Amino acid sequence: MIETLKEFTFEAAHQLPPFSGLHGHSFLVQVFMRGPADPVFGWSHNLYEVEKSIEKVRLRVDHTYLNDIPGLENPSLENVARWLWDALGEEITGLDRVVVRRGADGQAEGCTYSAAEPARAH
Ligand SMILES: Nc1nc2c(c(=O)[nH]1)N=C([C@H](O)[C@H](O)COP(=O)(O)OP(=O)(O)OP(=O)(O)O)CN2
Ligand SMILES: [Zn+2]
Repeated sequence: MIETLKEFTFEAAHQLPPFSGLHGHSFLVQVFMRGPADPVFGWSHNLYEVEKSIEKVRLRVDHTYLNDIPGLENPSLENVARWLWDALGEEITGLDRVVVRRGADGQAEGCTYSAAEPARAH
């Protein structure tokens, strides 16, 4: 079994009343996938294919107001992670977990969303 990682970033605005008013973040997302190793290349996921899948999802949130996106009316870190999990899971076989971070190194905050059950197998 191999675990593969791909990161991406997106910029977005949100608010979370009553805790925070309108403001923006640079989000860092780490996507972890697991699967059996290809006998020739040794990988579980071809990153060329993964990048295409991730870009489709990234474009749905980049430079948006997250509260306007169906399912993200309350865009806490946790709800963003779950939304990304659902969207990425439609595209990527063997999705294992999604980590979402915001804030500078040393001050970042974030969360991890993973399946309650073993990784999806399409
Ligand atoms: N577990 C979580 N707790 C809280 C969250 C969350 O997403 N997950 N969010 C909030 C509020 O949005 C809170 O006001 C955080 O605001 P935000 O600007 O997003 O983050 P910071 O307060 O750290 O602001 P900086 O701009 O990064 O200084 C509360 N709890
Ligand atoms: Zn915020």
